[in-house]
Amino acid sequence: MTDFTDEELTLDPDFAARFERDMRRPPCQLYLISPPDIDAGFEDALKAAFDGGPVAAFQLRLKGLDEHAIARAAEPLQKLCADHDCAFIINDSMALAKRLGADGVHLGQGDGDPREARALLGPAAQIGVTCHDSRHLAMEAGEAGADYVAFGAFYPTQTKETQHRPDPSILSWWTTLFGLPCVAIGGITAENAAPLVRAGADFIAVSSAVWAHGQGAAKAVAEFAITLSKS
Ligand SMILES: Cc1ncc(COP(=O)(O)OP(=O)(O)O)c(N)n1
Ligand SMILES: Cc1nc(C(=O)O)sc1CCOP(=O)(O)O
Ligand SMILES: [Mg+2]
Repeated sequence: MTDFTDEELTLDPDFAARFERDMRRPPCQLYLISPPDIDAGFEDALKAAFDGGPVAAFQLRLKGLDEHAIARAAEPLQKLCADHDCAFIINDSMALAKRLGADGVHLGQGDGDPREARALLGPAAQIGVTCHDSRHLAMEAGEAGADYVAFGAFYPTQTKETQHRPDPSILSWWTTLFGLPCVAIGGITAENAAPLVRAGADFIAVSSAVWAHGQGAAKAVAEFAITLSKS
């Protein structure tokens, strides 16, 4: 029988912690964010995205439109999401999420209190909160009853002006200590997502890498599916 040294028989503590965490958490999933403005063709792009592979959640994030216009745009997209077993999340407005019967709302730090959203939307609603690069904001969001916390922007992005650049280790810290899911966002592509998945992201939130992919949204989602399964 082979003799192993003590060193060879000792499990790398980082590996052990990661293994233990990964056994407790489902695999990382894809969370799509809409482009900031859309046209009539967007419904086909979303259909294509669903054809490409699994999409756990879709956030309607239309900036600069009033709530009536967003509600009109939402209707076919919400139905498409329901048909594909994909959570339909409204950005910014708990009132609009309520009006549409959305599956949830994403709140930035200036978009309202998660407790108020919970009271308005009920226990089944998915309430997400932007936490930038802040452990403190994430713990506050968890205490306020959020269903997920979002960290970002991990990479440079043209989609939104951002002031924060967390290190991926914030995802490992969070997932080691807390059961609440965490989302990684900001400039994520199928090529740069792996370190965030390995660090513990429960969801990768993506906009331009899918909608502006040169070969279309189906190909983009298929590439993410490969990255997520391999990381
Ligand atoms: C999943 C997810 N994470 C972060 C954000 C950003 O929210 P916020 O800081 O409120 O900025 P806007 O998106 O409203 O410009 C998000 N929308 N989704
Ligand atoms: C909506 C949003 N929020 C961010 C944050 O850091 O909170 S970054 C971002 C943009 C995400 O789009 P893309 O995948 O195109 O970079
Ligand atoms: Mg917001």
